[in-house]
Amino acid sequence: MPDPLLQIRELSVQAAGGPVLLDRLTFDLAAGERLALLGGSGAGKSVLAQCLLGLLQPPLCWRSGSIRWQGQEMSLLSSKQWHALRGNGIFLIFQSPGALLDPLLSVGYQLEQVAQRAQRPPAAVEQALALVQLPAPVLHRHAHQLSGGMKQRVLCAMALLLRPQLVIADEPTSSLDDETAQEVLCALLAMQQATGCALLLITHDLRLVRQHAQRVLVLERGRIVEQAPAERFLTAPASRAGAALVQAARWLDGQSL
Ligand SMILES: Nc1ncnc2c1ncn2[C@@H]1O[C@H](COP(=O)(O)OP(=O)(O)OP(=O)(O)O)[C@@H](O)[C@H]1O
Repeated sequence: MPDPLLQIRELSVQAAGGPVLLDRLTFDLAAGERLALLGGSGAGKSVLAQCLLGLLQPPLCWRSGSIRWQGQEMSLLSSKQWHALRGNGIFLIFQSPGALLDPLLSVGYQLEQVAQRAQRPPAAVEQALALVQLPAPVLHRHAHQLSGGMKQRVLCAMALLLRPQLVIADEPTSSLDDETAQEVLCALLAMQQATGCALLLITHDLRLVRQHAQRVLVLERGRIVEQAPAERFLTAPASRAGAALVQAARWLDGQSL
């Protein structure tokens, strides 16, 4: 059996002198797997994402446990190795995609830079743009000339060029209307299918889980309270926190989940 892409064992994160925010988390993520990370507000989803990206800032600190990336212990990575891993191995798509785009450079220039770095042929930029359903004139625009949904899709195009092994999508559709959210989800799925990357989908939106996730992991106050195949979770959640999420989504969706 090959090593899982990510192997997390007894991972605990604490705010210095304060509470434990992630409490002995243990789970695996296989290459190409689509895992949804669920949990109410403050459950620890974003702290986990920061930890996986080596971006924990004081007062937060890694207290104990291990994270292995393709068998290699991440706590032993140098800052140069973390830097190389972010972007090349692990790519983050988050709620404010504008922050990853340089406001002074055109989208086309930024995508070309990424394509060059990843040694893709010149035509790859337009192919990536087409796959995420963005029209070619977007290449001449700057970040402030794009809607939130378009920026998310530009990030999906970037991931297509970089071909990371893992994409972490942190609430990618939370601030978008339904139609735009659907466009972003299609782009995300097209990118995932084209690259074969694993997807860690952090979300409150169970429609995303139904459409995109194979497995779910539910966090409550920093602890994993449920791990289940997505389909089983959506029909019969086993934990109290999971049941509350499904019930709230059913109520909002008029029972259509
Ligand atoms: N820099 C920090 N210092 C101290 N506590 C923090 C820090 N960042 C997050 N926390 C705490 O960690 C806990 C988990 O926060 P986190 O942002 O991971 O929650 P979340 O599950 O992503 O919630 P949401 O869905 O609302 O984004 C919260 O109690 C939060 O207050």
